[in-house]
Amino acid sequence: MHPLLFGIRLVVFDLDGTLVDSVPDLAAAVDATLADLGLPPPGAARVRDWVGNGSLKLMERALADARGVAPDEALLARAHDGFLAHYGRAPSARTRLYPGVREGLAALHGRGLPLALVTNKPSAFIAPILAGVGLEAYFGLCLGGDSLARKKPDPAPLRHAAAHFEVAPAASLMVGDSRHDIAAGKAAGFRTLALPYGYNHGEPVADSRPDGIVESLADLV
Ligand SMILES: O=C(O)COP(=O)(O)O
Ligand SMILES: [Mg+2]
Repeated sequence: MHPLLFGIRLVVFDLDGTLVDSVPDLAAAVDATLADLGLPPPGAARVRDWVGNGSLKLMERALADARGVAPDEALLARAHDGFLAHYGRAPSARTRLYPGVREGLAALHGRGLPLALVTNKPSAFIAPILAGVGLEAYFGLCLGGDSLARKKPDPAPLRHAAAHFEVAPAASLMVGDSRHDIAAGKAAGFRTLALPYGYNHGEPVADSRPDGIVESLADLV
């Protein structure tokens, strides 16, 4: 067992970039939305660096990049609606688990540890994606970016998860791929663990100084 797990009674996971590589489907929806608006599609390599602060921020970044200026509210709302419609049609068609995820989750779950999911993506997409990759059995609580008034890097969703399971923050671990996960974890008083393979705006997640880094969730157990 990884030393960071000693004394831990709740593990909270990020979704995009941590459990699943969702960029192929996110990028397809962003590209289709921009094409609808007569704008050039950015493609997966660019979209990858814009993921992490939820779907509205994703579309704001995509529009600003395509047009060279920040979008006004009406255009952003239109683009966001378009993205939600495109993404909702096939949220997990090309989304894949990272290596070691199933083994890691199954081992933690098998030990009776409560597991939660806290993502910044809209909550409506969580269940279809978990079902699409066969992870629907593991999480006792799932929160999306629109589940509470605040999202990561705010500690609110992590505090909510700890309270839900009646576990002290100091006995809880946040596992994620981005600076928003590590910042939320630290602010909530959780221990923090980072995966280096996900999306972090093109920067190493080690810069956020998590308590630990593992190459794969299989290394946790
Ligand atoms: O939708 C996003 O921006 C990222 O979601 P995540 O919090 O699961 O990484
Ligand atoms: Mg993430």
